[in-house]
Amino acid sequence: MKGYIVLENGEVFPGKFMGEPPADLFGEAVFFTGMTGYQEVATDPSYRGQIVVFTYPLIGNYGVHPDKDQSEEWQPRALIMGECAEDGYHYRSEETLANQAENAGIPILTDVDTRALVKQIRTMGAMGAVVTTNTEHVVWEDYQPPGDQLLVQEVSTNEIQTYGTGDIHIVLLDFGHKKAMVESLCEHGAKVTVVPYDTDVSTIQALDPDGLLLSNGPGNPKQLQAQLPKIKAVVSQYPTFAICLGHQLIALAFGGDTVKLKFGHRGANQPVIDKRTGRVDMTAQNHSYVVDGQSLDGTELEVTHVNINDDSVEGLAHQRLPIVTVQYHPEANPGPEDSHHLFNNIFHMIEKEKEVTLHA
Ligand SMILES: NC(=O)CC[C@H](N)C(=O)O
Repeated sequence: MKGYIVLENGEVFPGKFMGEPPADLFGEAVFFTGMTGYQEVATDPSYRGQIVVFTYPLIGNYGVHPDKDQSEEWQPRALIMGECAEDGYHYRSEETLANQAENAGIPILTDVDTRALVKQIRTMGAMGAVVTTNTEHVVWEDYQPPGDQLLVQEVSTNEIQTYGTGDIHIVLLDFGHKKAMVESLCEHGAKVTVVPYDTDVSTIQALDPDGLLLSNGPGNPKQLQAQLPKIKAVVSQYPTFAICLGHQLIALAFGGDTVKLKFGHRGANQPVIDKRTGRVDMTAQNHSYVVDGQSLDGTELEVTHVNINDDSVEGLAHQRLPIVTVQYHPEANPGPEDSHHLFNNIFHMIEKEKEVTLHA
């Protein structure tokens, strides 16, 4: 059935719905530039509420893999692509991207001129959009900009969950984590306890963690203003590693600021330099907001990593406390695994802390 994606600025891009056409669906239109990784994108909670446009023209062609889902749900409002392979290569199941989308109730709009659409978003900036069968009757009042919604509530775990059996205990504050984060920690010999994003300090203390991980998550970090004092208090007590939304929250908690990028970074080839070593990693990214480097003047946070394309802040370290953060995704899934080594940081920090306590 014929369908459209209509941008907030009035631009209309026709396409075809796979399966049943949905009722009008609103979201922020963003684009993902990776050549692979559609399944991980579809299940990454950071994409909650967004309409994701794939720049790679053929999506779904290598099928879906049961182990690759990053959460239990499909997260974006809709997926927009040039061509969707209806019968992708089958791994261990008969599932394809198209029938998973149908089961999840998430529409796929295909046959779209994604190049023209992405050029529009790049030029005008990320903006509201609707997928619809009827361009005449769009009621824009139904669109709630992403900055107005507390999306983290929808994706954070409701109950405390434990994974792995390792000797080092990491508590993961769940703002909408990707499963690959838990898997990466467990591979490094951790036991991981995932807790709701608003868990209070005494509950975290009672779990007796060796270290903390603050996860990725959807939306504007400033929506979590109310959590900042608690975040500051708890990360000041344990070695902490923070990724993406977690990184932004650490910056806000310690007196820095965040700003919105024009169209964000979403893809698998963002080059990031570690200023201390000169090492460059190709990184997986998915974010709209960044830490404003200038806002860190006078704080105890130092910029450790920078994006080579646009000089934006990609990593921070606290000058006094064992806290390190990155804006990008060392857990990959999708994307390159160059920066997987960053997971070692948290274990090194924990070891160092233990030595200090032992010799105190
Ligand atoms: N992947 C993430 O954690 C994204 C962080 C935040 N929602 C942003 O868009 O900037």
